[in-house]
Amino acid sequence: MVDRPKKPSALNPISPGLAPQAQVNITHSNSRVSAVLPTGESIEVLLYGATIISWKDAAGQEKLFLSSKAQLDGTKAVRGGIPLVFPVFGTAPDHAATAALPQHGFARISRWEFLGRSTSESARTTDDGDSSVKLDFGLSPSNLDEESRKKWPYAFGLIYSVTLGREGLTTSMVVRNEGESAWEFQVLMHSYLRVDDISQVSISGLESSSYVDKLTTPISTTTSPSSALTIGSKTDRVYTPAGGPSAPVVVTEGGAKKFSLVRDNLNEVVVWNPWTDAVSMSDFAPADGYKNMICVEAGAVKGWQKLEAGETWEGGQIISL
Ligand SMILES: O=P(O)(O)OC[C@H]1O[C@H](O)[C@H](O)[C@@H](O)[C@@H]1O
Repeated sequence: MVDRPKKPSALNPISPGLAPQAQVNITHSNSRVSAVLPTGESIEVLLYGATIISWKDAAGQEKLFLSSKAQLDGTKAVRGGIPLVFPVFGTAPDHAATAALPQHGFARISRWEFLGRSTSESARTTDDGDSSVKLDFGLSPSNLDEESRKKWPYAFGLIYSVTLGREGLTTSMVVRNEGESAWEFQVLMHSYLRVDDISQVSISGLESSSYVDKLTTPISTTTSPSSALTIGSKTDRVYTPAGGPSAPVVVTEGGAKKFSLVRDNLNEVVVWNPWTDAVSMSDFAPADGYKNMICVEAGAVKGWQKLEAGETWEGGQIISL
């Protein structure tokens, strides 16, 4: 069990006479947690991977892309939503401690614990009730299968917090070294943002920035132009935005702002779209679904974050609408 700083309140505390509260429900035989604000915004989180599989605005419009062939039964990492990458981004054959782990590590393929909701940080209004709700999830070695524990035998505790607000979604991770010696990790929030038409999308905030292009042979590092990024073919890049984490990365569609992403302690932004290669992915559907998504992934994936015994690291992102 992961230690947590703030104890959760009951799922749906009854407070007669108060403004309406966010509703939190555990469904699908205790395998999913959903939350709805009184104003209608909602999220759904699979305990498998603590993967956010749906995020809707007050009008019920879905903000995340989820493949219609995504496996939601805990047999495979989810293709869509926001899977979590930890403790390795991709694979790292040259990094002995993580070399044996599967692509993107074990966080997205392990079942997390739901630690509860907390309302302490919810801003409230007197008229239409809770304006946010925070759900906490925990992962520690006791939640891993034996194979993952063997491959990465370190004492760790993760607390992943998902805060649904009226204007956006905040996801943050606390990583703690619970052991006696140092270890290293990478972490990333692999957001599949839903768009209507990728040909109308441009991404700003990545201009004049160093990026690693994972599609060149060998992989190359270069500097992006001073114009916004558009996507017209398969793309897989790891940017270190020149403006730093607090400068927003903005996804615009047809000239209108769709998403604005700011980061805390996550220095890199991965931009990924498989384009027509999506047809060769068994869990990607529809085949032209790549036109309706762009992965903009906030992470700490260049080099390694080192945690000494007892140390804690924290990072996160805010995706605003
Ligand atoms: O297919 P997955 O293991 O889910 O990975 C999907 C993608 O994740 C990231 O965006 C990486 O940069 C890509 O190289 C990878 O293809």
